Amino acid sequence: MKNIPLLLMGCGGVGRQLLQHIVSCRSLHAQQGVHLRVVGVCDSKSLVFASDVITRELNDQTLSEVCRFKSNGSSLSALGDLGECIVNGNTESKRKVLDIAALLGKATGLAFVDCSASSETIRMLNQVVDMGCCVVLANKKPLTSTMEDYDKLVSYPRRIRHESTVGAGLPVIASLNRLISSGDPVHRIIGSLSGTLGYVMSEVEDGKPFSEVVKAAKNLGFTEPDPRDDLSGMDVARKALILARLLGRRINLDSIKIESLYPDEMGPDAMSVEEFLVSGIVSLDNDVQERVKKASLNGNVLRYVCVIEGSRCEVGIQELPKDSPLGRLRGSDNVLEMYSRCYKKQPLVIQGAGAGNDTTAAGVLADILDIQDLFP
Ligand SMILES: NC(=O)C1=CN([C@@H]2O[C@H](COP(=O)(O)OP(=O)(O)OC[C@H]3O[C@@H](n4cnc5c(N)ncnc54)[C@H](OP(=O)(O)O)[C@@H]3O)[C@@H](O)[C@H]2O)C=CC1
Ligand SMILES: N[C@@H](CC=O)C(=O)O
Repeated sequence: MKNIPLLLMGCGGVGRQLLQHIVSCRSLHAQQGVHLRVVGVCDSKSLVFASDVITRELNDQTLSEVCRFKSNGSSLSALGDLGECIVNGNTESKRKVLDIAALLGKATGLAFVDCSASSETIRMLNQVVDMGCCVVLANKKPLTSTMEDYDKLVSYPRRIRHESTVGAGLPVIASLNRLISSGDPVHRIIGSLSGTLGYVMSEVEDGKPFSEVVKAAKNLGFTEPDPRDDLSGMDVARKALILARLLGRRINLDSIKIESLYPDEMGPDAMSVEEFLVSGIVSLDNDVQERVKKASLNGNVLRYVCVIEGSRCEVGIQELPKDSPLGRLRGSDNVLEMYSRCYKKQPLVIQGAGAGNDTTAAGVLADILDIQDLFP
C-alpha cells in the first residue's frame, strides 16, 4: 500500500469536506493501493497533529471529531483530549507545521494542502516547497501574490496542483496545461467563473432580491468567507490572473480591470461582513433589479464575465443574449471557452458546477491522488 502523508491548512467548509471525502473514500483508495495519511490539521490558530508524524496519523474517528467540532464554529484550540498532540497560537502552530514539513518533505513528499482563504500561508508555502513538499491549493491567494512568490511556488511544476482554484472541481487547469504543453497556444479565454455571481444573477432574474440571494449563496457554501470578495469581482480577478499567468503573462492583480457590484463605502474597511449582510447590501437591491430588468427588456441577461485575450485581462458585468452559452447558465454553474490553434472556430468548452464545498473538496482530493507517483 502506498502511503500519502498530508497536512491540511484550513478546516472550514472546504477543508472539512475534504476530510469527510478522505474518510468516505477509504475502501476505494485501498482498492487503488493508496492510503491518505493525515498527519495534521490546522485552523487559523492551532494545529492538531499525530503524536509521531513519521509513523502515525490522525485516525478517522479523530478526523470526524475535528469536523464535528469545527462545524460548530469552535476553534481547534478548544478540542478536548483525543490522544493527539495540539499546539495553540499562530506562531507556535506555524513553527510546528514547518518542523513537520522539514521532517516529511524530502523523505515522503508530504502533501501540503491549503484550504484556507488566507494570505498568511504564502510564506510558509514558499518554505515548504524548498523542503521537498508537494503543494495542493484551493486557496487562490498564494498564486495571485507577487510574481516572485508565484515563481517560487511553481518552481517544481510536478509538485504543485491547484485545480480547485479555478472552476472548483472542473478540469480547467488540467485542460489548459494540456493545451499549453502540447504547443497549442491559447489566444483567448472567455468565461463565467464565479459560482456565486452566476447563482446570484440567475436568481435575481427570477425576481428574488439581490440581498437575499447573496445570503443564500453564502449558506450554500458558494461564496468566499467574505462575500464581498465575490461581489467586488476580486475572486474572479484572481481566477483570471491564475489563468493568465499559466498562459505566460507576467502580470499582477492590479493589471486587471475589475468591476465591483458594491460601492467603496461598503468595503471591509468601512463595515464588517455581518453589517454588510444585515444592513448594507439591502440598499443595493433596487439598483441590481433595475439593471436586470433593463437587460431583460432587450432580451438579454447580465453575466459576470472574464476575458483574457492578447494584453486584455478584464472581469465585469456584460449584457448577453439569453440564448448564448453564457446567457443560458443557471445556478452556480461556470462555463469556460478556450480558443487555440486546434480549437479555433469551435472553442474547447468546460461547463458545470463551479462552486460548493463538495465539488471543490473533490477537486482537491483528485489533485492529491494525482501526485501519488511522486511518493515512494
Ligand atoms: N467554496 C467554494 O466553492 C470554493 C472555495 N475555494 C477556496 O477554498 C478556500 C476555503 O474556502 P472555505 O472553506 O469556504 O473557507 P472558510 O472560511 O470556511 O475556511 C477557511 C479555513 O481556513 C482557516 N485559516 C484561516 N487562516 C489560516 C491560516 N493562516 N492558517 C491555517 N488555516 C487558516 C480558518 O480557520 P478558523 O476556522 O480558525 O477561522 C478556516 O478553518 C478559499 O481559499 C476559497 O477561495 C475554491 C474554490 C471553490
Ligand atoms: N466564491 C467562489 C468559489 C470558488 O472559487 C465562487 O463563487 O466561484
